[in-house]
Amino acid sequence: METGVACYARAAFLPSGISSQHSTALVSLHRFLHLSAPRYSLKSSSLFGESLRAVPRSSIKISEAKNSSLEEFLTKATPDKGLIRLMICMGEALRTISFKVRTASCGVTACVNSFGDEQLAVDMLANKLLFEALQYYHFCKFACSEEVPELQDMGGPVENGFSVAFDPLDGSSIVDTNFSVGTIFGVWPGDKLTGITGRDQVAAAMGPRTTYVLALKDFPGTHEFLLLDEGKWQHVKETTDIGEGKLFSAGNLRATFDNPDYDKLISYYVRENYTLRYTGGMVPDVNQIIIKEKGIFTNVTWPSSKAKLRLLFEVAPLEFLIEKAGGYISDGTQSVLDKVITNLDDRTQVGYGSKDEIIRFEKMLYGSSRLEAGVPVGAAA
Ligand SMILES: O=C(COP(=O)(O)O)[C@@H](O)[C@H](O)[C@H](O)[C@H](O)COP(=O)(O)O
Repeated sequence: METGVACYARAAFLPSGISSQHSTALVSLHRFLHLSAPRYSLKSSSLFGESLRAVPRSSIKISEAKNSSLEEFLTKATPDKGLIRLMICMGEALRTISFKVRTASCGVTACVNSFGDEQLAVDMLANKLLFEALQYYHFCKFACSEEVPELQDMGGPVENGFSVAFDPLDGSSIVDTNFSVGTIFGVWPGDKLTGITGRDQVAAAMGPRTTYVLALKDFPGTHEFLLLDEGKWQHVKETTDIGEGKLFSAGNLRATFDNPDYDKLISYYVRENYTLRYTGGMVPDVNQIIIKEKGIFTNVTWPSSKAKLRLLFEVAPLEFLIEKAGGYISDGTQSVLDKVITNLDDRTQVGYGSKDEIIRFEKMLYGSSRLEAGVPVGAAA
């Protein structure tokens, strides 16, 4: 009888009709995941206040990453075998979710795909696949999902293990319109998903449709992997700097009705001829900042239009990716990475973008910016 990934792949990952190359790739993955016992040691010490734009501590130069496979990249980027296994395992789940999203049929109330004997809405299917992947992985202590915001014991160890928070399919309400959607996840060492900050993450990623965008604490840059036809993830881009450019993506615009400062900020973008690029899905809207290497995403709140974005499941992993890409994040007064996540369901307002854009965001909303270096702030065309 098949066990482990090979079995999981055939039972859950591989839809009928998918090529045997996928199957072969998964068998290789099975071998890879069982190469050697983990020899890693992670302390869950807080990195409060330190920048995530870390100096490389690995053997790979950033320029060597291009065109490498996910496995090659991770093996060179970190000595942490447990983390490598986790990122590969999640990559497998993302690949399956990508397929399920592409083949979902959308009715009036939900986008549905078949899974075994069940018919599941595609966001619940993604949720199930991710929990199964983490259970299979064996080194996940707790997992928690935006869909079911309660800690689930995955059976892994506390010492040398990880805990993972994820939004299985951010933007599930725009699947039917064929906009880009994607999984978001953050990885913390040990067994805590509260009493921690975004800065304590050891890795984070998002998976918009056909790409897997990830960053590791001890390796510079945010890295984009493309899903090839044969089912492999191939490195295609690294981002280490987010520069200035007139591109904005404005969420929760309804708050401009009674938040005059947010209204002024949006008017500034319009008056200054910024290009609006907004889908209403935070994954593509933040991903474009990493890929275009410029711009700003805002989701500002007000008592009458309260915070919707969840710190643990979506904001913290995306801010990790943005800071590793050379960008900045703010809740208006501080880096959201420094906010202690007290409850699984904590929510926040947020701005992600280049340094000058975040200075402007903070100044226009609260009158001053902690990042200001005393020079005029102006976005280049
Ligand atoms: O939470 C999100 C999507 O939720 P769901 O569609 O239920 O999976 C985020 O992607 C945000 O909804 C989105 O980025 C945006 O900030 C929401 O603002 P708005 O467009 O003003 O509703």
